[in-house]
Amino acid sequence: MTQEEIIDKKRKVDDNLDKKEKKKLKKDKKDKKDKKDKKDKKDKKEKKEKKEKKSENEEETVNATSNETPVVDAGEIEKFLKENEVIIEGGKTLNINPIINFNELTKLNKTILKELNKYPKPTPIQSASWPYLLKGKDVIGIAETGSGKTVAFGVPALNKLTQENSDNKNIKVLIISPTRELAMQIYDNLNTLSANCDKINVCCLYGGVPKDNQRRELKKSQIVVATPGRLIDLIEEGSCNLNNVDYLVLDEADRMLEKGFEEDIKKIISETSKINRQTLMFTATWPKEVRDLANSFMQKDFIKISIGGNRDELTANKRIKQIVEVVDNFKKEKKLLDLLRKYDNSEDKILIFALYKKEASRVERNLKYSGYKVAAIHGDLSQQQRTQALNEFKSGKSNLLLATDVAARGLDIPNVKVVINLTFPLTVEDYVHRIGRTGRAGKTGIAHTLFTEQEKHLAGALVNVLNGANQPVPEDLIKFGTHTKKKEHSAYGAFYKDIDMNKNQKRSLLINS
Ligand SMILES: Nc1ncnc2c1ncn2[C@@H]1O[C@H](COP(=O)(O)OP(=O)(O)OP(=O)(O)O)[C@@H](O)[C@H]1O
Repeated sequence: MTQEEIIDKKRKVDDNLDKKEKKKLKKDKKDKKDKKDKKDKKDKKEKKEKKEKKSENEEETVNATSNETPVVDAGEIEKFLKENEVIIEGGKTLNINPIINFNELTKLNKTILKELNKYPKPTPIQSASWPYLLKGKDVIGIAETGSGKTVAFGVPALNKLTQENSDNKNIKVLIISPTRELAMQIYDNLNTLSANCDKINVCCLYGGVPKDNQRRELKKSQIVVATPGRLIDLIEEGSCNLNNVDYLVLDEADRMLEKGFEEDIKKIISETSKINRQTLMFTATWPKEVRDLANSFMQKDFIKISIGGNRDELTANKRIKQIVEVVDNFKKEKKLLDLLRKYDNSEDKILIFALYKKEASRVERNLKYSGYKVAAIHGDLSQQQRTQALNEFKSGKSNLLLATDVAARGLDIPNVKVVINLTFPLTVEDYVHRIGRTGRAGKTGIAHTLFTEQEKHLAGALVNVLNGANQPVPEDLIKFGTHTKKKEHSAYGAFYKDIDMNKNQKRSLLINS
């Protein structure tokens, strides 16, 4: 064999060896892949089984929280859902029953339950939202004015704190309100509900009063009820830390998400816990302009609960008799005196709404001049004057209250029999909230509205609200046309109206809150 032949043979042997090696390597690789696929498949299966088991457990937890003893039968639940036109959307909504009677709340803290028992039974929004809230779900709750939404979001918050059972002095629960007076009212409600719960402290932060006391209260409170302006002030100076807040409520949520508040709310929410935060939004009106922004703050599987049918449509409380009169603008104040002669019997309370604070001051003066004992609440008054006016109206010391839209939302004043809209608000949502100061907690009431040509762009939306509540629609109103002008997502509503046009808007928002 020549040298060349030897080299050639060696190369062939090497090539063969290479091929074998490659083949072996290929086989090894394939085996490895098969093994990995098999393992992945097994892991996936186990994960799936685990997940299914977890969700089964979760369902059990819900039932344990809400209906450990199933005292309500399926027929009664069906009847409840139908009668109250309950719509539940989103998330895993199956197998969760509403809590129709308080005695189904077997796991609820006993002292809170005792407080609740002063009511005959939960209101529909309480019945429908509690099972989800007690389970830690994010909820958007939309129900008519005066239907007990404060207790709906308040009870699960308090219960959560009693379960945590710690001496924790961190702020865990934050409730944001658009007005000072509403913040104070929510604070009072939570204090009543938690009166006998040891170690739960609530504090209320709002503008127009000194900060010292609020700073002190903050140090020992787990629950904070606040208006945005003062809250941001206290955060920025380092007196308020929201990092541990894992239960966040926007009351009057659509108002809080409007342009005037949007940036403040984004800032406040960014300060709260990012892990496992439960976010709640409650209101009586849910315009589509705020829905995307609202959704961006919620967990993916949040639940939306509407009571009284589809509340994406603007809906007024049907127990309120709505009377709308189309009048000449310059005749309104004389007409108001006629209405007071008609409705004022010195027993029932009457709430009169003006649009601008200057208008409110003027009308207040004129009414006093005409001999009426009237209290007034608007943004030109000091906080002390506002609080005093509201207290006088609540106690019955004065049975007339003249207000701008600072009093339009949330205020729960007993026995307001009549709401008079001297000047129509800037939005029909505000109209629904204003008239909702009467007819609360199952009662009836009257809303008498003076409508002028200046508001004709809102005629269509108002006609829809009247029709939706089976109320008479005056011919004069239809004459303005039923075209509804699209509402813009911009600065409007209570605060906008109440501002001094000489100041910039942001500053005015802070002053008012
Ligand atoms: N289960 C209940 N049964 C009867 N009354 C209740 C019940 N829960 C709360 N209330 C009462 O209903 C009234 C209205 O409650 P609340 O102010 O919370 O209404 P709301 O739905 O928040 O109204 P708004 O939309 O105007 O803010 C209050 O006086 C409250 O004490």
